[in-house]
Amino acid sequence: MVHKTGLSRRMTKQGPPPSLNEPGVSKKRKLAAPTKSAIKKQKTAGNAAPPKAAAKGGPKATKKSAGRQAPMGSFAKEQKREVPPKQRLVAEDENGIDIDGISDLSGDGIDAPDVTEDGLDGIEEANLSDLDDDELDDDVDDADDFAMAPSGSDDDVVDSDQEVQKGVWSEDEDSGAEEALTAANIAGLSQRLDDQREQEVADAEAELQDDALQTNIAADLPLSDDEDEQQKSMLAPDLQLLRTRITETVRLLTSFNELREPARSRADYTHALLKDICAYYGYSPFLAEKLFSLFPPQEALAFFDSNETPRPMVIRTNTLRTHRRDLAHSLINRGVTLEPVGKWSKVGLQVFESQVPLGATPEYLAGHYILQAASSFLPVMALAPQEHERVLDMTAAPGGKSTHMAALMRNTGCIFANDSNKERAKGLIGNVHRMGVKNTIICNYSALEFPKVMGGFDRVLLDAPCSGTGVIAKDASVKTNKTEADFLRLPHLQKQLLLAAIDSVDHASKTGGYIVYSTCSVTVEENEQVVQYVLNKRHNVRLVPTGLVFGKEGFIKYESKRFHPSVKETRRYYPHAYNVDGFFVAKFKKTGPTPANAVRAQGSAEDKRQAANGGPVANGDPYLQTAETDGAAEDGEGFSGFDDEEDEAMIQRSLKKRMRRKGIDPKATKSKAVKSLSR
Ligand SMILES: C[S@@+](CC[C@H](N)C(=O)[O-])C[C@H]1O[C@@H](n2cnc3c(N)ncnc32)[C@H](O)[C@@H]1O
Repeated sequence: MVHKTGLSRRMTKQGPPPSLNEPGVSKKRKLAAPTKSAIKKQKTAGNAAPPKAAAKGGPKATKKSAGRQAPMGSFAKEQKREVPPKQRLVAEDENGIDIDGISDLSGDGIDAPDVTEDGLDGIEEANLSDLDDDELDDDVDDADDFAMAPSGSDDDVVDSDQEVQKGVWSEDEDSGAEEALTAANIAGLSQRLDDQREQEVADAEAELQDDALQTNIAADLPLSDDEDEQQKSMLAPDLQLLRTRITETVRLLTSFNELREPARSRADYTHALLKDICAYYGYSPFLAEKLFSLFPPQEALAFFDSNETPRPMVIRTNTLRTHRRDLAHSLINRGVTLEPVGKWSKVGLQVFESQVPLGATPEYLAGHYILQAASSFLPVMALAPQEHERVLDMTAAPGGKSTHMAALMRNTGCIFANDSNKERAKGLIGNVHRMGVKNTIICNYSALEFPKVMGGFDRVLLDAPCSGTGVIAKDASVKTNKTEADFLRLPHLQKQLLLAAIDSVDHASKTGGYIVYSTCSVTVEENEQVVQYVLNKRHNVRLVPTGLVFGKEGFIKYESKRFHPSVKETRRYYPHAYNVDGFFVAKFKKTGPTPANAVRAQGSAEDKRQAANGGPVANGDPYLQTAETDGAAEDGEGFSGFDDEEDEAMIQRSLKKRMRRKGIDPKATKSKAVKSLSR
């Protein structure tokens, strides 16, 4: 069985995925071999024609390629690079097969030339399933024997047809009639063979043209440019060709000066490369460009590749209920293969293989662990909540991080686990109960309402809603469903939430005064730009080291944007660098009180309306800016600080407006009402 030795990365770490109809495939291979017309057609089509199943997206082709086994040994790794991602997704849709399983076999998505649709023509699947491998071996052997037998050696090969003929055409019969009939037979047979040959030639020609079209290789077709473009865009691309071209272009961009064609600029090559990346991996042009721009070309390719394979499965030990070693023993006894996730965590276990569903073991039901991606440990580790503290988890559902905090705090102090989504909050309640968490109050506010709901926390975690560009391996829909509007709406919400988080912390906390901001996205808009925004808006916070032992430094420079040098203290996590979900973690220390009017601006009705609409942003409000304004602040020459004077003037103007609306004379500054408003 090929897949035992052809281990992909996931297979190596997590055990092999379920076999995908392997017997069926091996049967097809064996039957396909002696089908000479298939081989002939392959030869006729030559090298230019891609393997049909790879080129065609149809269900038949997909099914076959999904079932084909991984290449052997170290070659498997090479082949894994040749993964045609789109095909895998199709396989998942059409066969209802888990993408994890598919992707492990994806190295085989590119067809071996000996198994094509042609090779299987006329072979009924139903018949195949009636046979086992041995029977098929026999069939093939027989067929080979027959083909190899010297003509006329009837002594060795006797078949029922010959016996019948002997009976009908005995030597005693009229030899004239026999000759006539034989001649007629020969003529008929010869005609049939001619027809067959003609048909084969015509088929081969048609196939050649068809394949040339599907590979986007120019074929002599009388199509206008428009028709040609239209037709090409409707056809599945040749993934192997694309992959080769992508690799070549990346190599060229890496040694641009030596390898470039003089007439082509870097932008030309990058443009062509992005087109190929979209076709190969299935990203929208918008997102492909956004993600590509985060890395040097070679690393971008590694990032895109890593999004095609799932991350290892990880569980977090609930130390409120058990110890990691005890949990490991219990699970090993149930047939789970696992090991500690790495030196950086004392509670994580990486699962390689399991005989039992990990979401339904007695240990799971007893709350001894939670299934949690490794990178989700990081924000809580950075927050480092202490026993007896008062902590807020602003966006807590389904509770992976809240329950982790409770464990670190040994069920002491108090956690407010908040989520604005009622349905998701139910999952949070479930996890809190299952895991024996007793120090947590669950609430259901928009986090924008903090600190009005409650303030003065020792620490606040904001694990913000985000675009999910760090978890594309889990949710491939992100590749196409994120638009420019999302990258305005989400950062806007994230900025407002982070201001609310900062304002909810007690800067004078004896043990804390910290805020952690995290996202499972890798875009700069949702990370460094959000951080820079709040640094501009709140002078009473500064970035501090996260305390995490691995991770890449946050950007202080990205395209034309420049961020404060302390943004280096933030940490970025990438799937291709650490085999964890893409993540971002920033830790702030609050050093002084937030101005009272700033808090008011945060929780205003207008603020909430804006956030609910996802739109940008109230004019005239000193704490809300359009994305363009943010950009302007950050785009300038270097870090542009907080303009106190300008803000003060705006604050005063908006205060006066509010007073007038309430029927108060703004000049009567001593009145009680005025004081209460400006507080
Ligand atoms: C990334 S998830 C949080 C995951 C959670 N921290 C965990 O570890 O299990 C983001 C959460 O933010 C919630 N959310 C979105 N907008 C919110 C808002 N304005 N206020 C509070 N929660 C919000 C969503 O319902 C979602 O559950």
